[in-house]
Amino acid sequence: MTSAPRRPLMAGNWKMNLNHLEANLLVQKLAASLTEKQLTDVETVVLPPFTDLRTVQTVVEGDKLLIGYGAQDLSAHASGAYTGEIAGSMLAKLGCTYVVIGHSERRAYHDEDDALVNAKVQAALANALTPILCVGEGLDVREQGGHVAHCADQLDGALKGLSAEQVTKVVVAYEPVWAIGTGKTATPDDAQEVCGAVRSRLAETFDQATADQVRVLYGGSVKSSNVAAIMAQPDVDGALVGGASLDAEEFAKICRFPEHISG
Ligand SMILES: O=C(CO)COP(=O)(O)O
Repeated sequence: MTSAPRRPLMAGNWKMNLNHLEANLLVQKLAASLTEKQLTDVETVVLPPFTDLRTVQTVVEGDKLLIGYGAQDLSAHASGAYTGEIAGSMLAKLGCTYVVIGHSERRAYHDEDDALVNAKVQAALANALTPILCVGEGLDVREQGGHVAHCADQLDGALKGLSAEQVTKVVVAYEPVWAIGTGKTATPDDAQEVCGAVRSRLAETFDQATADQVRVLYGGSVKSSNVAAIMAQPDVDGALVGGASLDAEEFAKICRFPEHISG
């Protein structure tokens, strides 16, 4: 049995940029730059700061935009005395469908380890949110040739205890730390090597049918000028875009990548 083709996913991680007024404008501009067919062919998602989510919900629902949205993090806890944290149920109530988990910036600046990432993946799934689980190696690991093993370890840690059925609901993003915000993109072959290895690991740990359903994204200095070559790789199903997603026209161009491929 062959599984259905994986729908490409372009997700814009705004990081700590854009207030709610700017968010409103960007989402409207983005929607106006893409046709219904383009938004159907390529799933288009924005990941704004928490404080923008209610505004994004209002514009998306009010104008019936075919744009998804989600958060950049969530709490591992369901509710309670966790000052400053945001629960998955709160995100779901705002219409979020995605949540980034284990981004390298959270691992580096907030000491998030694989156990916490695993707990957050479980919290997301418990609230019917699709985790965009980030894995990726730093430059030192890459230079020593340990990138595939490093990403496989992060994947194992993050998915511990999950059933194959739960894993089909996860999106994995390979984001080499050395390519984030540096303008230094991984080559399409580099991206394929790790995205392919992620899929193989999923097949080993779960089964091939599960691995074939999981979307694997590449992230790290993706732009409209390099997206087509990266998307041409067999195991790359989309991109997690940082800086370039802050410009509506540039992000729309990235989402229109099939046009660049067909010329
Ligand atoms: O971290 C990223 C997306 O999550 C990538 O950021 P850049 O696209 O700015 O390199």
